Amino acid sequence: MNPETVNPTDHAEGGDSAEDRVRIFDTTLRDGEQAPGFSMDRRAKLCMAQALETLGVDVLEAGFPQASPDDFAAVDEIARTLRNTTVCALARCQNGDIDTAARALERAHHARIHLFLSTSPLHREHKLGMSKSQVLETAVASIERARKYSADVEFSAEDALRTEPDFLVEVFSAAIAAGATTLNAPDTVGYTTPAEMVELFTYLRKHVRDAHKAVFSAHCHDDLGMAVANSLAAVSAGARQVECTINGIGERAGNAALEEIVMALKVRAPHFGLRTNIDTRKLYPTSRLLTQVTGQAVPRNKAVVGENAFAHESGIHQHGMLKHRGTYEIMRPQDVGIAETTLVLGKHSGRHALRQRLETLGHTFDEAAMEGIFKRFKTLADRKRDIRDEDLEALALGQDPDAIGPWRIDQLNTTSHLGGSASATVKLCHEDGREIGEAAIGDGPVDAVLRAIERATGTDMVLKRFQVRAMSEGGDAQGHAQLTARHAQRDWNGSSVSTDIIEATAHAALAIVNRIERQVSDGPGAARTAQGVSA
Ligand SMILES: CC(=O)SCCNC(=O)CCNC(=O)[C@H](O)C(C)(C)COP(=O)(O)OP(=O)(O)OC[C@H]1O[C@@H](n2cnc3c(N)ncnc32)[C@H](O)[C@@H]1OP(=O)(O)O
Ligand SMILES: CC(C)C(=O)C(=O)O
Ligand SMILES: [Mg+2]
Repeated sequence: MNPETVNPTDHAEGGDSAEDRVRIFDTTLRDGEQAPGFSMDRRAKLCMAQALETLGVDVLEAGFPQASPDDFAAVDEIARTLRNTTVCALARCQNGDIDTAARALERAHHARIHLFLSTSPLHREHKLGMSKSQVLETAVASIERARKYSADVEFSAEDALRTEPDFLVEVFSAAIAAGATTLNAPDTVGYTTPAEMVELFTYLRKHVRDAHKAVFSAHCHDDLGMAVANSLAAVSAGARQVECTINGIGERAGNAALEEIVMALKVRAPHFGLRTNIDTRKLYPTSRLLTQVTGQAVPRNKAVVGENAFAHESGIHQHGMLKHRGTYEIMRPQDVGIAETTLVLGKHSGRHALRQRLETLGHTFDEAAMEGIFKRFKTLADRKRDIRDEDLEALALGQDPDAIGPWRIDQLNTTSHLGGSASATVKLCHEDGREIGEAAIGDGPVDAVLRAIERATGTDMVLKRFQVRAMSEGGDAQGHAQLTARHAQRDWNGSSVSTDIIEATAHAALAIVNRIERQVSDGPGAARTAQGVSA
């Protein structure tokens, strides 16, 4: 670390005017990781840190080195690895914390020490047992100590939004005089409204002594669902750094979601007149990576990166989208790294989207035939949540998509050995009267069952995707098995539900075999029949 560097946060800024750029301070690996269920080990943190640097975050808060040896090692490793992003470590206003943070950042290319101390009456009295003057003195002494290690020091007045504004001005003025280069006013408990945010940041920028020497920052929590709105309000009142996390993870209800802030600034650029350094096409991949390393999925309806963010099921919207995508989308999926908009077929869909999908699958119908298919489609969609391409093909070919057979399972046994292979035996019955028993061994019981079914039915399948999801909690939870397998140069899907996940997997695999067999026996002829009614 170099304590002499001037304006270290802006090391990558070149000739840019700081005025129209909002710095993105990512705290996924500190505040995000702090929440129950989101702990990340060193490897996961390093992997995320590299993705965040590629995303283009300006500052990356890598951890709280005093918290644990692993957190220290993670900050150290990230600091050594990242080249362009400023790596930041959190520290209480205590000498031990500051020295530890500085040690963890020793090998950073660009380093920031982030100090925090509560300033609100509630925290002063009940948590810290400190008077106003003790808070002031402690903050100043700590900033001065941190400045000996780094020219880039951020000071956060914890619970700033519940602090007396004149005291906050006093603390921030003293913090600038002591050498702090970024001043953060966190809404630690997510209590504030956007209007209050504007009021406070305007007040601070007007009254803090030498305010121009520091960057003002917002750090908002989502307890009342206003973290993003509050961050944007702060920015509109002059904050030029926002602290946020991927997918909005963080303490309690989380922090402001990075992807939402960045896309709001981009999509509404004429309104805000501000920009960030983020490569927005990396937002979705980074969000996905986080869900993988933490095992915590985002809700389908999550803004920007949720599965439904660019998916449309309702007929009226699908019709609008087919005419002009601007009717129901305010940003392009590609701009956030999602391949394309999807028109999901379900019980809310209409004829336009159904016809379009069928045409993509190679089936063209005249109006009268389409009416019949549409009726059957609606009946099916009332029963089934996911309508897949195979279901549509079955409808197009005049088959019953829910038909079972020709194969069914009569017997199924599996055995597995700890650390060894597994074996499966199946007995399958065909509607033509055949009864076939087969056995196979595999890497695990699922693999063994799939091999046994392949042998018994004589159908080659290359497994491409296998997912088992619990549909409820507890020992008797239903498992939903979903398989995708490759056969004859196309993908086939099968799914099934059972309290026994091996059984669910076997039924899902057999559903694929049955679909393939039905398609082969009815396929070309039926396809011709279906095409035959087209205009
Ligand atoms: C708003 C935020 O997100 S703040 C960051 C919160 N993150 C974390 O707490 C995660 C990491 N924390 C930890 O691993 C542990 O809390 C540690 C290692 C830092 C400290 O552990 P312990 O020494 O056992 O203290 P403990 O956590 O029980 O209590 C906090 C202590 O820090 C003090 N403290 C709290 N904030 C500050 C601060 N900003 N500056 C100085 N002291 C502080 C408290 O008064 C209390 O002091 P005491 O031990 O003298 O009573
Ligand atoms: C450490 C500070 C910035 C914090 O996380 C908060 O106040 O929410
Ligand atoms: Mg926080």
